[in-house]
Amino acid sequence: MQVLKFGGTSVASAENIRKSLAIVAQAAAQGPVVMVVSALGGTTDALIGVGRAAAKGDASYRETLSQLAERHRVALQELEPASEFHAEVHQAELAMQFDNAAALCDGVFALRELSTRTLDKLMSCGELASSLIVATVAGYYEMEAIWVDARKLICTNSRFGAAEVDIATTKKKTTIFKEHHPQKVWVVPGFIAADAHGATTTLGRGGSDYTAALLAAALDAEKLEIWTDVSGMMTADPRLVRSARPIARISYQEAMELSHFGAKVLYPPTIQPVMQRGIPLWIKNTFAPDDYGTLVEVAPPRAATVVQGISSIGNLTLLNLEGSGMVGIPGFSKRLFEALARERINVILITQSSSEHSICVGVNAQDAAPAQVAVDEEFATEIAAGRIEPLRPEKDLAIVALVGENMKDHPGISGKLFGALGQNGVNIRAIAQGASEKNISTVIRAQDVRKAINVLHEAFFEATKKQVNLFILGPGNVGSKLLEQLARQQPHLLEKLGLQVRVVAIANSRHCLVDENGLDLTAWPEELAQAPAQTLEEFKELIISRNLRNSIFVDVTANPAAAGIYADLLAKSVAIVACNKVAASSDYAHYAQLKSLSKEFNASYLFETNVGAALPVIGTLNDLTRSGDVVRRMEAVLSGTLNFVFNHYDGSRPFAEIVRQAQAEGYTEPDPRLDLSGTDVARKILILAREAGQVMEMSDIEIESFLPPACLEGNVEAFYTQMAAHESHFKALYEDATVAGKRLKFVARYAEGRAAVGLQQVAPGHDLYDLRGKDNVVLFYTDRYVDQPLVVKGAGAGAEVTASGVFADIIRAARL
Ligand SMILES: NC(=O)C1=CN([C@@H]2O[C@H](COP(=O)(O)OP(=O)(O)OC[C@H]3O[C@@H](n4cnc5c(N)ncnc54)[C@H](O)[C@@H]3O)[C@@H](O)[C@H]2O)C=CC1
Ligand SMILES: N[C@@H](CC=O)C(=O)O
Repeated sequence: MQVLKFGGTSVASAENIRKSLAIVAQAAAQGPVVMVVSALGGTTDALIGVGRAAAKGDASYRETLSQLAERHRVALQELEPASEFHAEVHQAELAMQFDNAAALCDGVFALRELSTRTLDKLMSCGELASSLIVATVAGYYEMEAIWVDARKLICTNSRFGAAEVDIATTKKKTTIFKEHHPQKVWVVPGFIAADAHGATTTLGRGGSDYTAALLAAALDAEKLEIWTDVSGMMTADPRLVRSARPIARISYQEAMELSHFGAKVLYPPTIQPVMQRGIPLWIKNTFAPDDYGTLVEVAPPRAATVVQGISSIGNLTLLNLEGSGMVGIPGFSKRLFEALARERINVILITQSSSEHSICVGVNAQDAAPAQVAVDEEFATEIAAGRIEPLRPEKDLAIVALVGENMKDHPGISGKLFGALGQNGVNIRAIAQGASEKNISTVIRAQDVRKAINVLHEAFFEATKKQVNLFILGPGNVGSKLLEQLARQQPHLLEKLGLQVRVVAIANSRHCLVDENGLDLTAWPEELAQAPAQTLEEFKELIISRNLRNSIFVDVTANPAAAGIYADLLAKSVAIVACNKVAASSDYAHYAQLKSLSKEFNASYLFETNVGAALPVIGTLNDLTRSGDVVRRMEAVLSGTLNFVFNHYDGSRPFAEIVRQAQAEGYTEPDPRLDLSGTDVARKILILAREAGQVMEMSDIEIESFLPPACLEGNVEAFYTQMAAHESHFKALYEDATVAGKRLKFVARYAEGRAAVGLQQVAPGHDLYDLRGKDNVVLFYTDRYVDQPLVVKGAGAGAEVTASGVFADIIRAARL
């Protein structure tokens, strides 16, 4: 005997019923089949709605019922044309189900009362109608089929709404029925049963799976197949995790854990009856019958992954019973659970700290209010005496659980779980793990569920892939190059580093372009110009509210306001990658706050390009200090612009023209006065000194400007005009140096807590003398590099190299 159950979607339309019957016909060729069917998709909800409307005195139930009747009539007519011999009789039998439902609802309408008993009877109409259609049509598939009323086989108590099954009587009735009904195919309505008095009961929502499992157990079936609209039990809810995949083989216990925690393909009580008898349970897809599906069995082969699946259950409230009066006194938990049990409140999760100071239980949100009343009443005396606190409910929570038998005795699973969630700013409110180690449950905020499940799915199932979500602000010179590089490198990043880097948003000071699935990086300039307007504050809110895993804010502006949003983002575990130097050179307190937020919330704050563009200057300095070295002195040329200008200026072309060239080639700051005034170099040496461990402010850096003061009065155009007017000043600087056989370099120096920047004549043979083009150089003198400095040298400015430095920081942040 084989038992095949078809869910609501598998029988939702005439076409789907045909597909289901084709599957049954194939199975029937192998041996007898019990075909259990759910109601046509959506019918049960509609019937509940109808009953409730009638109870409220809303006469619209009549119209809804006649629409339901019509939907069923049309389905039967499509499957069995009116010209067929018994078609009229079959349609009349079907119509009778809805006439009965209408009569029931009329009664409910008159009395304005809908009892659970009446509702069970009303809901049964859905499965009765669907099974009648299927049984009628089965004959056309050359199957010897009969319709079997489940109420004659499955016996329950009289707890209407969710009756408990009398397994022994069910087995007896089913066995006897089988002796008298040798037909090859039984078509049985799922979900419904009857009590000892013959009154219709139901087995709980999703109960058709349970009907099938009960019959499989009663008939000692060789297998149970649950036919649904997905190809098996998945590693995670596919609506939340795109890369979720079916689990090929799984144990009964694992399937039970997963189904309890939201894997909706299986109604949790289904597993018990088949597990007891070791009957293999398949979950298969009616719409892709050749897919393997999931086989639930006693001893599946050891899975390749330690975790079999990740599940979640929403709508959770935590109830925290807390107080010093509980410590060491037996009986508190007993009283707590008894108080909840009296109200028939199901406890989903329990945790107790070893200090015995608090017990925390998770319940369905709708049970929270009655639970609070019941528990506060139970402990009224202790609460009045101040020995325990009144019950504290915490709402809007969810459970996310890892499930897998291989987790047992496998160290590091919880560590990985906590690490992955922590890195993404998902706070864990409570944890539960039984000694069986098959399930590790975490309670988190409901709004973090999607992110949490995706993060965990990546951590446990996609060792080869990690999704990274970028929010890019300020696609100017550097930003546009960065986007070009990202577009080019995306396939390489996925293949070589397992990083799926997606640009989710690009914003400039006017518009913001967003696509949560990743923007098309070839069309962004045109699309951004058309995109809606957005403020910086809104951009920050967008990043926070999207709550995507591995989010990185990339600041490629020079804007102080942009630097002002880092702290809020870090506090939400959003990593920051910035070539904008404003934050790292702002007040020391702000710089230190960002560093500490980065540590506290496990989110990178990286700004390697702040000094020397893509040169590994900050990284080298960090390596030195982290390994215990002490930086005593630094000497450096840190301005690509000034090095370019003094390397090219020989009096043959005006000084201002060469500065313009440096700007055109993308070496200067958006405001070139920052470079020429020495301010940009001062920011850089300040950042290096801070990274070396010094507490310094910008005002501590001595800036010796070589510009005539008039050049810094007015706007950028006035700056160029004034430089042209002071050409003789620049020429004199050049000639003085040349006469002395030296070169002009704008040098930054740091020693023993003091720093200064200024123009110097550098003699041949000096480490700073031979510095070409827009190059930078940094000499580190440390306790380990005493006489010969550690030297970092190379191109120190330019959009392309800076973008590649930002890119490298993104990869660093992503791989953390
Ligand atoms: N060019 C270089 O060699 C290097 C540059 N950097 C830094 O890179 C940053 C960017 O430089 P560039 O790309 O040359 O400048 P840019 O002026 O070409 O680009 C900056 C972009 O930011 C946008 N922006 C400004 N304020 C904004 C706001 N509030 N919201 C959104 N967008 C805003 C601007 O519209 C512009 O598109 C600067 O902070 C600079 O210090 C760092 C190292 C080297
Ligand atoms: N304007 C800067 C570029 C990067 O910081 C420079 O010229 O060095």
